[in-house]
Amino acid sequence: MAVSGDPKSRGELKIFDNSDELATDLAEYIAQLSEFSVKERGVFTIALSGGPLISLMGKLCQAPYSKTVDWTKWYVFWADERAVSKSHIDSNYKLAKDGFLSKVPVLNSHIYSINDNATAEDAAEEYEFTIRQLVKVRTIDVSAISDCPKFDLILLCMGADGHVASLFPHHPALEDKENWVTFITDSPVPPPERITFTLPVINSASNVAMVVTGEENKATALCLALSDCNEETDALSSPARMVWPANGKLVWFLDKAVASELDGSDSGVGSQ
Ligand SMILES: O=C1O[C@H](COP(=O)(O)O)[C@@H](O)[C@H](O)[C@H]1O
Repeated sequence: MAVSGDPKSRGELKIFDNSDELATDLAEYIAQLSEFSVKERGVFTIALSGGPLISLMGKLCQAPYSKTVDWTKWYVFWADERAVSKSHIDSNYKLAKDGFLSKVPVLNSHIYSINDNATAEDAAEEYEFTIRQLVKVRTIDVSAISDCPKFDLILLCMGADGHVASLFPHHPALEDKENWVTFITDSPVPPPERITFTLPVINSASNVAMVVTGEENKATALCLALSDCNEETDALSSPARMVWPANGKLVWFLDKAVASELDGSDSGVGSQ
């Protein structure tokens, strides 16, 4: 059973009994957005993350989606990457390639991985340049309220410290309003060097899905992410709370374990 609702206007909350139910709904959600975007614009632009996301997308590789999704219209990006080689165990590209992209017929020329042969700074600059070219020709849509790219879907996970993509609590990258893609060299979670979308890009997407499951202790960070700011909780303490698409839709895919500390999480806010 899943419950969904909008208790604090922080997007739609979907809470599932287990990760299998979550994965089933997530696959259907992505497939529907893909169908809608392909109908509307002829393409589907999707940005992936690391963490448990890729294994939770696994049902897309199976029937019916393996046949019904128009994979040739997909353009795949990364919301963040670690500055390691593509064959390294920490590579978000490797995670996605091994667990998802090698199992579906997305065109290789539509897979926009981040350069692993450059410094983090150069790779970030190069990735932003690539995205700018794709915005120019409108493969990636553009936001009507900023000049930012408007991805059809950005998929994010949340770390136990509330980080999303490679935007960490209190890190100056959280306040970057100039760049679309930036780099950090001091990640509190290894590896230290990373490339990441900035918040203006994340918050310009048509759809953002936050996929958070409780295999690590993320319940407290989730409460903070869904809470209002007050004197005890300064804005930069929870990057996940700063995810708020200005003109798009935010959906939280949660399991019961991670939602266990939310008010009313088991009182059923609008049962599905
Ligand atoms: O380091 C990263 O962490 C986040 C969250 O992942 P988790 O393993 O702590 O759940 C992930 O979304 C991001 O892409 C990744 O680079």
